[in-house]
Amino acid sequence: MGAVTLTNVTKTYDEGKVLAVDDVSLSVEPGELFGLIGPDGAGKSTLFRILTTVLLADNGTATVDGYDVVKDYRAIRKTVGYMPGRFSLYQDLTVEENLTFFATLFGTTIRENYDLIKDIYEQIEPFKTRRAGKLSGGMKQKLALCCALIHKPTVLFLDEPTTGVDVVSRREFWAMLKRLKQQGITILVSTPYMDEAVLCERIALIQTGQLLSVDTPQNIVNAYAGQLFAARADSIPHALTEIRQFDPVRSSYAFGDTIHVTFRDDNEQNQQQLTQYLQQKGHTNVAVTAITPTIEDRFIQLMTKDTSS
Ligand SMILES: Nc1ncnc2c1ncn2[C@@H]1O[C@H](COP(=O)(O)OP(=O)(O)OP(=O)(O)O)[C@@H](O)[C@H]1O
Repeated sequence: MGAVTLTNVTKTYDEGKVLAVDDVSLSVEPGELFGLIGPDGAGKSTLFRILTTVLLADNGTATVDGYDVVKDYRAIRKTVGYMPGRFSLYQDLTVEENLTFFATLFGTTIRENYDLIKDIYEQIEPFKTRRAGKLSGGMKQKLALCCALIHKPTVLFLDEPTTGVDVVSRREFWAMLKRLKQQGITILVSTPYMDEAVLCERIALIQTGQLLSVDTPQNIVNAYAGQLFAARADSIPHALTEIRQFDPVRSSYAFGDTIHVTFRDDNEQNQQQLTQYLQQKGHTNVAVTAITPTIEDRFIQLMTKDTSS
């Protein structure tokens, strides 16, 4: 059995008016670093709340470490670590007091499981007498992770741990997750950042409560249907409007400082025809190049269902 399983789980809010999780089934293997990837409102937090026994599903079953989220909620609460999306620490307590509080809650001490948090705690230790509310985003995130780990959980749920955190802290955070994984902890992490998806062993792409795809990041990219092109021109907004009116184009969207384009039929003329079309429309510095898709491209493809795959 997986370390975490969901079977046909559905959850609605507001007396059924909001469908937050729609018939989701999933299995996460023991020791896996698994990512739940999706935009705001996709249902990530709802799934995490169900799995950490904070919320009851309307339908379906779920287990963590073999325990049922309804029947065995007490056992699950003892065994999992949960870092909720919104900052969960006591703002008026110091770094050290927060950690001691969470340790006491689980009947343990900082000393007992210090090995597990050592790497992370050492970075915030110089500020141990500072109130949590006065820490930077990256420091808060490290402290919250220490608090979620202090009772040595077997499964760790991290709900958007890097949202609102600077790029350097984000990178450090993922390095920490890799080290925790080496200690055998199963880690489920949710993120809206596509660049973090590639750091997971497997990911689930989630949108409006439904899983669009569950696989390794590489397989998800490999499943991209058709050839993708990046178009460049001096005026991206105008070029995008025009590309959308070009009949052979199936899909087009702004992507950084380029426009990603797919065609209804993949053929050798597409690249040249689009270049000529944009030049005829008066665009300057036009370049159209074939590119390798990213996870975000595959996500957009699945969301817009612009192919039959
Ligand atoms: N307590 C609630 N009452 C009503 N609707 C809710 C509630 N909590 C979440 N929702 C709705 O359920 C859907 C899924 O929300 P959820 O928070 O699970 O998504 P998410 O992927 O975690 O996004 P976010 O990052 O915005 O939290 C959204 O449409 C959201 O507005």
